[in-house]
Amino acid sequence: MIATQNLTYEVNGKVLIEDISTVFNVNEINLIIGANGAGKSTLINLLCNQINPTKGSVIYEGLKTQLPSELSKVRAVLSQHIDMAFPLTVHEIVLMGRYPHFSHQPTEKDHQIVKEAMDLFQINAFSNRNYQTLSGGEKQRVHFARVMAQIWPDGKEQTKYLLLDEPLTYLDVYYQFDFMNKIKAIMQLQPMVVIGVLHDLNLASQYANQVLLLENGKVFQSGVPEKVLTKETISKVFDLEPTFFTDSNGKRHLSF
Ligand SMILES: Nc1ncnc2c1ncn2[C@@H]1O[C@H](COP(=O)(O)OP(=O)(O)OP(=O)(O)O)[C@@H](O)[C@H]1O
Repeated sequence: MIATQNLTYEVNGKVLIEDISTVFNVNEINLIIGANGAGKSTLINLLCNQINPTKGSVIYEGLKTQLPSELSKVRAVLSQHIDMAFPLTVHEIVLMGRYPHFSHQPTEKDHQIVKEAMDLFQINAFSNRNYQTLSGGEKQRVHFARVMAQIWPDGKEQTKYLLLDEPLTYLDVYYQFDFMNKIKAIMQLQPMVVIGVLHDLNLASQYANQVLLLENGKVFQSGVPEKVLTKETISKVFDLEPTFFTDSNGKRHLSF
């Protein structure tokens, strides 16, 4: 699991994250929601050590070492904006996910994992295309394949960590569900902590084991979707009045 203790981050006298103590469990999908500017990306950056807390700590439980070289074999981070300045092929970008695992040349196993990750996210047809020529959604699927190649299930007990900042932004509705379903399927093969930032409250309601609702850098509410995504919390944080209905499969939906 990943735990935070009194996590606080200030910049130029402004508190962006304030006193967050929480736990992100293994084999659970943890989704962070909140209005624009609430601090979601800042929290992800703290969780993956891209920035250091002003106070408090982030603890990866069950890791023998937090050396960056070791951490990168078990933890993958998908940031919100990824620019590629060079005309790399799709295959070259997915292979980047394997860089922490080999020293000079990729092994047969690395090539095999890259192929499987590309198959999984249906990007084999683009393998030799210049990444810069892909559409937004296609690029995003390339990055899914890259991060999953990095932490590909290996049958070992070591927990893997997947941190995603707004992974669904460029995807059409088919690929949004496809991605969430694939994450769930991969979690059956490997102990994994998944933490993601999402804006779609229906997807959060459907897929999250835990929702962390942020407001002004603080946890406004956390827990299972039914506890967090209520009329009261949503109208307070998003200033919108949702209505709820349950479909014939028992899934709870929100509309505005
Ligand atoms: N270096 C900085 N200096 C000052 N303010 C900053 C800095 N970095 C972030 N902020 C502010 O902190 C707040 C939180 O930013 P963050 O990117 O974490 O929000 P977010 O919840 O991810 O928002 P969004 O939904 O719009 O992506 C924002 O108001 C942002 O402008």
